[in-house]
Amino acid sequence: MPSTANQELLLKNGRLLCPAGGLDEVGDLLMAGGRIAAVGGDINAPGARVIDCAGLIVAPGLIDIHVHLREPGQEYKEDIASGARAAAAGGFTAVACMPNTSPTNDCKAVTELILRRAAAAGQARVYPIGAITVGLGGEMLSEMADLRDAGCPAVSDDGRPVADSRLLRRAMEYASGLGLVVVCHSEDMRLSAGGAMHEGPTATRLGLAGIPAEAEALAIERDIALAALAGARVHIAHVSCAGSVAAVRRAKEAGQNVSAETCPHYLTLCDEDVGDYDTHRKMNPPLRSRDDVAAVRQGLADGTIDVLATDHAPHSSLEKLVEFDKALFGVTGLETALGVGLELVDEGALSLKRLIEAMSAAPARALNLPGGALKLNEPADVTVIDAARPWVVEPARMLSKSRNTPFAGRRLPGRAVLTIRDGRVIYQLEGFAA
Ligand SMILES: NC(=O)N[C@@H](CC(=O)O)C(=O)O
Ligand SMILES: [Zn+2]
Ligand SMILES: [Zn+2]
Repeated sequence: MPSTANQELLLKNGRLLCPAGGLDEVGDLLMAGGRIAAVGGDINAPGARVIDCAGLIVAPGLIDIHVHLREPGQEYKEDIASGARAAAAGGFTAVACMPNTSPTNDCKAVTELILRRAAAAGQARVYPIGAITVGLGGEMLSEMADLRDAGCPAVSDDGRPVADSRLLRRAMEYASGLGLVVVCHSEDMRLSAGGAMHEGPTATRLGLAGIPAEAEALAIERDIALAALAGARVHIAHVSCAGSVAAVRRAKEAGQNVSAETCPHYLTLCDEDVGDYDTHRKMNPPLRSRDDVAAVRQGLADGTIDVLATDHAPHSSLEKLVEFDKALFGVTGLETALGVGLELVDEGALSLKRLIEAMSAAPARALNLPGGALKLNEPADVTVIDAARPWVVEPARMLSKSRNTPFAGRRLPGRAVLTIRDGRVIYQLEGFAA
């Protein structure tokens, strides 16, 4: 039975897991009027729709602060509705989308269009990230005050760095004054130029030009130094290597207000997994060495890397089923991230609590977004997870318009079975009896 925001929803006997609120106990959760009406203990609510959550995890709605929804301009890869639906299927109740669309989200009109489409879709919430520079051109600053007023929580030129350090410093100063977080795609474009995968023995064997890890780590050092100079709050996108983890760690130890994210593929795949020129394993930054994977895992586990984000970057087969060095960079992630995270938990690389935190409270904190906790009277964004419901990733069955997942054929240990936004079910797994 489809539920409406008006109907009360009662989740019975789930494991209520809210790292932000220090909550981890078996009990009930009641949603009414789109808000969380009661948390914990044995709740009785006559007339409410009751869902048995025994054996399941009831977590704050997951938040993905790094996705590419491709609308406006590249709707053949993804659009806001399909992306927001794929997000809900992955357990996400909110996503933040990058501005590298066509036209770029560098002005109020585009931000408003995104918000309108997202509202019409009624799936996961969508927070548009505005551009730092006009058209991502790296030359002229966007109207950040307009972008903020229109609803952007952050700015980024993701897809490329702001190469001009003086301009980036100015951008950070403006953003800081406006309360906008600057999300850095940190890359030394001179050092990475021409590269198709991580620089190392595998690239040599495949005869592909390499991207050294230093192209990322050095750029992160610069971005962190500029943020200190500007007194700005920055978030480092897609950390993939040991040197980057070390740079973020040093900044945090020095007391700097910086956050960072990594993605499921950097935690579970390495450059060797490019195998025989598999373009579904081509993304920027690239899959790194085994040692880098270990360092990134450690960084996420100990909190140096705050957030697990997907960098969901859909591309069509036209752009992927081509020679490796001609293929576009990017892989999808919304529908597999939680499952891959649960795999890391099963392996002992991460606690379940830390995984949920890295996918809810931490991303909310990084971009100053609401949500991320099971809190009384707050909007009822909740994800119900079955950590022991194995499934095999089948690209053809995904809700995203694109099929470029690096995890095709992988058996994952669990998934979201129910995604609830504003007290309304936006996704229910087929076969999950509720
Ligand atoms: N990560 C990628 O490989 N690609 C992203 C751009 C980006 O995140 O830098 C894309 O927009 O396709
Ligand atoms: Zn990027
Ligand atoms: Zn990206």
